[in-house]
Amino acid sequence: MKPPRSRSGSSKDTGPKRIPGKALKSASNPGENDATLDSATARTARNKTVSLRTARGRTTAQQRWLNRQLNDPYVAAARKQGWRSRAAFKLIEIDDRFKLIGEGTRIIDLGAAPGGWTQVAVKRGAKHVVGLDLLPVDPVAGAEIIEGDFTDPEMPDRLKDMLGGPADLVMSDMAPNTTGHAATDHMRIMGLAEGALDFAFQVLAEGGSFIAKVFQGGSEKDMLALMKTAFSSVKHVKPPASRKESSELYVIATGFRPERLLESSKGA
Ligand SMILES: C[S@@+](CC[C@H](N)C(=O)[O-])C[C@H]1O[C@@H](n2cnc3c(N)ncnc32)[C@H](O)[C@@H]1O
Repeated sequence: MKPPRSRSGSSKDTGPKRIPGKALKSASNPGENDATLDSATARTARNKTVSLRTARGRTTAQQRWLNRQLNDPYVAAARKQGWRSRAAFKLIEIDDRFKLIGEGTRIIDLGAAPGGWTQVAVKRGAKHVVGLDLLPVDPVAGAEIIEGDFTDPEMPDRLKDMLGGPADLVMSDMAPNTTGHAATDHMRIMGLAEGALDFAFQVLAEGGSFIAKVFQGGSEKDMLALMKTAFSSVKHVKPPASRKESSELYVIATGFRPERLLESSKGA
């Protein structure tokens, strides 16, 4: 695998020099959520691997996860460049291609913990960034962080107030706790993506964009049809930083057209 690169020649994307405070664990299971690796985990992973081997004398799922993390160039690069998660590279790769973040962009980051995407948004010059997660997130300079559930009915207005107006970009890297049962996990992640889309409809400015994590097979038929109505362009991408063996994809919808959404809801 090629080592990850930040945006060519830009000093903006080198990430902070150090990770302030202690990074936080995500709610998902080890092995399913690459954001669970923080620098502290990485520092102790080698020791844990050894002790697991010693304790059990056989390979465990946790040991495989630790080995994978230790051998992952994105994990090493994230640690070196000061990104809180290897997931930061997914947003960097998406934004290199779609150019959604720029000077003055107002962004809502749903499922922000431990803060990698929020860091990238700030580094790329976004004007206002609000990160939301069920879990606490250490402060990110230049962003506002709030702990809560995006399904809370007050959340869309609350986040719009924090941004000082509608958002130009809603991004969701939200992931549920995984069960290991593929169909259930697929349903849960698609539920989050659909919820994020509904949230985006409530907070996006005309012409705004939406990024969400979905599962292989792309977006569900109904969700895709709705996005095609409400946005001028809808694409699915698998950024190189997304693990090959993972069935995750990202849907990128640009050019929000609220009037089309209104028309279609009248016709329904
Ligand atoms: C893969 S992690 C996000 C990683 C993040 N993009 C980064 O780069 O650091 C997914 C996050 O979604 C959050 N999440 C799941 N359901 C949520 C909900 N209902 N409201 C807010 N956050 C949620 C989880 O707590 C978890 O921290």
